[in-house]
Amino acid sequence: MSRLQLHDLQLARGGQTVLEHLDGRFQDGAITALIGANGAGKSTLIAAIMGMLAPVAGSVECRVPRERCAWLPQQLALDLTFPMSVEELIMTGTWPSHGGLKGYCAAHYRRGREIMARLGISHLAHRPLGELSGGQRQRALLGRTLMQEAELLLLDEPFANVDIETVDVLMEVLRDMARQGATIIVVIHDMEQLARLADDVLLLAGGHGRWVSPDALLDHHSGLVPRVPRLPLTFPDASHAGTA
Ligand SMILES: Nc1ncnc2c1ncn2[C@@H]1O[C@H](COP(=O)(O)OP(=O)(O)OP(=O)(O)O)[C@@H](O)[C@H]1O
Repeated sequence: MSRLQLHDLQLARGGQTVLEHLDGRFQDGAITALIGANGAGKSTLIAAIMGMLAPVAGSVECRVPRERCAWLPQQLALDLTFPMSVEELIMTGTWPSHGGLKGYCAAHYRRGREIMARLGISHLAHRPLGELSGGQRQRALLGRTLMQEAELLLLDEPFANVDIETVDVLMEVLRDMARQGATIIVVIHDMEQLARLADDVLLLAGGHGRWVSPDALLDHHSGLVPRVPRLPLTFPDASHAGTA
């Protein structure tokens, strides 16, 4: 089953083709790692999937309703000087389906508290976002997507600049979301994290994409260098990588 498919997709930035002939389906209830070197087109593909970048050719077929699609950009891209507390941020997860002007009911607040407890941030409920550590901020942002009941979740390097304990919490929550049927796409650079999390891999290189099994990628990588934790990934050419 797949609610998200790419059909001969071609994407460009600034008039230059970034990706072409991109096909395939993201599995529902699975976590797909999106990998590639800097500039390979990961953010460009995410923008297209989120409907923020029109394809030059081909199409993105997304059967998840817009209000159930969530995107967590890279931390550096976020302006968190906006005066808002952790709880307020999490509650905004209701906006895509309920609107931002209606206020919240008791059930919303109860759910918000459950989510903060799940993410270990109950004690930060009233803390302004600008006063959070990277890991605390990432927990709060993931909490917002839980509140939204996201069925398609795209995360751009969610584990960058966060502590190990937070990585564990985020991974557990993502795994739970996938178990409940969500389609999850994660931009990842770390080999160990990929091995722990990914059910499937889409490798972008040289303007093309290739679907690779995590095992094939890890075998390829372990042939290049010994397996040690927290190793940055090296990227085989997309046209020769592993098996589809
Ligand atoms: N707004 C833009 N205008 C022109 N070119 C752009 C724009 N955004 C990205 N590009 C170019 O498009 C290509 C793909 O960029 P993209 O940000 O998608 O790569 P990425 O794989 O996400 O990289 P990174 O790992 O560094 O985040 C790069 O060559 C980049 O320079």
